[in-house]
Amino acid sequence: MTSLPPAVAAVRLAVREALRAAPPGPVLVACSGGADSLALAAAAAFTGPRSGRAVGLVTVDHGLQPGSAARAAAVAAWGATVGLAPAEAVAVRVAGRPGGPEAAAREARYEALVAAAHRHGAAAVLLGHTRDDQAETVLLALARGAGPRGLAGMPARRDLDGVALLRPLLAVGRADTRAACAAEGLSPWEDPHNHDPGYARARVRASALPALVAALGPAVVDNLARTARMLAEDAATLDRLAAAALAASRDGDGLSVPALRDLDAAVRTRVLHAWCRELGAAGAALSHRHVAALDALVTDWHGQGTASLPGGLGVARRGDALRPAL
Ligand SMILES: Nc1ncnc2c1ncn2[C@@H]1O[C@H](COP(=O)(O)OP(=O)(O)OP(=O)(O)O)[C@@H](O)[C@H]1O
Repeated sequence: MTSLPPAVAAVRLAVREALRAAPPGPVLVACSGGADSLALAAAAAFTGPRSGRAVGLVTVDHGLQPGSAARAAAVAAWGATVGLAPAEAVAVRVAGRPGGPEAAAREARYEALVAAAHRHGAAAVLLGHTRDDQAETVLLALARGAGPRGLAGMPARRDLDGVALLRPLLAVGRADTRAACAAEGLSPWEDPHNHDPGYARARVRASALPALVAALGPAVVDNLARTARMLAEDAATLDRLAAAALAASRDGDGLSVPALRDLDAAVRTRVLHAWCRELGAAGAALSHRHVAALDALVTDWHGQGTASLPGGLGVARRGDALRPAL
């Protein structure tokens, strides 16, 4: 009997653990046909039935490259041959959405994945992000000066419209997903965007991370991913403290300045951030500078005017409270 290649075993083990922790019911694998999600889908096809789970596959055709529909159909057809059911290709329309093409494609993709989960009664969707993707995310976050939430990288679980988005492979290296595909005779599709130097992530993947590994050793990738895990726990704790402090600071439609002043800066800035989101400021546009201007209304008050927020919103100090300035 030939023994199981270690990469295949590593991917299967990670998937088995994720399925054990997943909400009950069928799950879907989001498969682009790339090495990561192909190895993930193959492992789920093997592990699902042994874990008492129905597992299906969804592949999204963004319609952005010639031949994408045929490729999506081929991925779905492969899924059916390995016993994934349903195994479907879903076409989405990316044009006409706000933001850059990458963000628009991502938004359309997640909408389609969640809709597929609702359609098939699946409580969870598995995504193929690996430890290398996580390390790249942390490096990109460091480079833009992100706080702990950004440095926490991608969460192993995020709930979107009642569907758990799970990332079972965050502790598995990309070399393993490639080796697993090779060992199982699978031919992954190479997304040209992954090598397009127009994308910051592609440049990190091609140059920045390899340079760090060359200078500091291969443990760098694992270490960056570990930093993300540790910060995810810290950020979750701070978010919980901030939620309680926000509730305790409320004063009508505003926030009480004396209550805010008593908070530690790390909690206060999170309270202000969460309140800005509540007022309608879009998360992507809300920066450190916006929150710092609100914070100054509390900690460095000298009669300054309204602090402006994205989307034409504003906050002003009125006596001992911060109020939305309409
Ligand atoms: N077109 C798609 N259809 C279905 N799922 C997708 C699609 N594109 C990405 N995904 C899901 O999102 C994950 C991350 O995709 P992304 O393109 O960011 O990374 P990647 O490293 O290129 O992954 P992969 O090698 O699996 O394509 C994929 O592993 C997959 O689970």
